[in-house]
This record gives sequence, structure tokens and C-alpha cells, in this order.
Amino acid sequence: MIDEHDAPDEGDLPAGEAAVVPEEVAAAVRTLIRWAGDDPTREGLVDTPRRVAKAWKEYCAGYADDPARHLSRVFEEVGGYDEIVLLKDIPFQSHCEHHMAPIIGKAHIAYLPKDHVVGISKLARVLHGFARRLQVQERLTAEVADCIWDNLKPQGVAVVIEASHACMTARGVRTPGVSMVTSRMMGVFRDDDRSRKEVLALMGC
Ligand SMILES: Nc1nc2c(ncn2[C@@H]2O[C@H](COP(=O)(O)OP(=O)(O)OP(=O)(O)O)[C@@H](O)[C@H]2O)c(=O)[nH]1
Ligand SMILES: [Zn+2]
Repeated sequence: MIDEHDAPDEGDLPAGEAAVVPEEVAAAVRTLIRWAGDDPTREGLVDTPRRVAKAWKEYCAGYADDPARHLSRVFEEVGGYDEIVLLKDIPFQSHCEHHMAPIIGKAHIAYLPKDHVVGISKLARVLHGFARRLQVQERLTAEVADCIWDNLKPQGVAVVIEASHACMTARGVRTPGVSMVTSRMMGVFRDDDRSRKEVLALMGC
């Protein structure tokens, strides 16, 4: 069993910085290299377990994040603005929990404020906080929407995610060019047809 305290948080280290990797993790990567058919002791692969371990800490940095914390700072004074706020085409990366293969896509995140707004970068921070974990796209979509709904308490939240799954393009059914689209509508975007149409039109969906 790996003690969490032994595992350094490599995600924030500058690229190339020497990192201490628990032996158990390095051994697992060496096993995987052998399973793939190569020799983990050959020169080009000797440092690979350390690099892979460090890379996975970075891919999965979301486990060390509480995305809700990004929504704690709000602005009350926004000149009476009471229309939709949309952050469009946010690129993100995740990994599917079935194959640990990359999910690469973009998200549109919108909300209709009630009393206050949030700094717009925070919507992308919430997305990355959940994306940098092992995911299925449906859960990622729901977690982002629920987090904004619960913490900002707006009149509505709409999240649409479009992504390509490497487990479908690079292996398995090997069907490139396919994307998966998921959405979660809450509040007025769920209950009111006109509001939903408006937000989807702004998103270009
Ligand atoms: N619904 C959903 N499915 C996903 C996601 N990411 C990967 N998958 C699918 O998860 C499924 C896992 O199916 P399994 O039959 O258990 O695994 P598998 O034998 O590797 O399946 P194939 O990918 O068809 O070769 C596959 O159909 C994947 O396409 C996701 O985010 N959402
Ligand atoms: Zn997969």
C-alpha cells in the first residue's frame, strides 16, 4: 500500500525537475514496460518509470484539488448585469477511467447569476479540477455543473462538453474523428425552453 505522505506532489514541479518516486510506483511502470514487450533496463527506458509517475501526478492533479474552493470569491457589484455568462470553447484534458487513455475536448460552461458573479477564470479552474482525474465524460459534465450550482447558487447552469476518447480512436474500435457530446442543464436552463435555447445558441450548439 502506498502511503500518500510518501508520494510527493509532483504535479506542480517545473518540467524536468528531479523527482523522488516511490519504488512501488516505479516497479509498476517497469512491469508495464515488460508487459508491453520491451526491456525496462535498456538505456532509453531506465528513467521512464520516474517520468511516467511524475506525468500521472500531473494528469491527476485534480485529486489534490477541491474545485469548489475556486468559487468562494464572488463579486456582488456587476452594474446590474443579469444575463447569461458563458465561457466558451475551454480546452481540457482528462483520462478515461476504463483504459486510463486520454480524453481531449472542449467545454462550454454557462450560468445565469442571481446575486453575484465569479471571476471567469474560475469556471475553467473548476473544469480542470474535475478533469484532472480518472473520469467518464458523463460524470465530469455533472460534477462541473453541480459544483457551480451548489456553490454559486445561480438561477441556472448549463454545461456542454464535446470530447474525443483515445480509447476509441487509438485502440479498441479504432474509430477516429468521433466525438462524444454530453450536457447538463440546471435551474432555468432545464425548466424553461426559451432559456435553454438561448444558452445553446450562445454556445453554438
Ligand atoms: N459512457 C462512457 N463510456 C466510456 C467513456 N470513456 C470510455 N468509455 C467506454 O467504456 C467502455 C468500456 O467497455 P468494456 O467492454 O468494459 O471495455 P473494452 O473491452 O476495452 O471495450 P472496447 O473499448 O469496446 O474495446 C467502452 O465502450 C469505452 O468506449 C465515457 O466517458 N463515457
Ligand atoms: Zn476508455
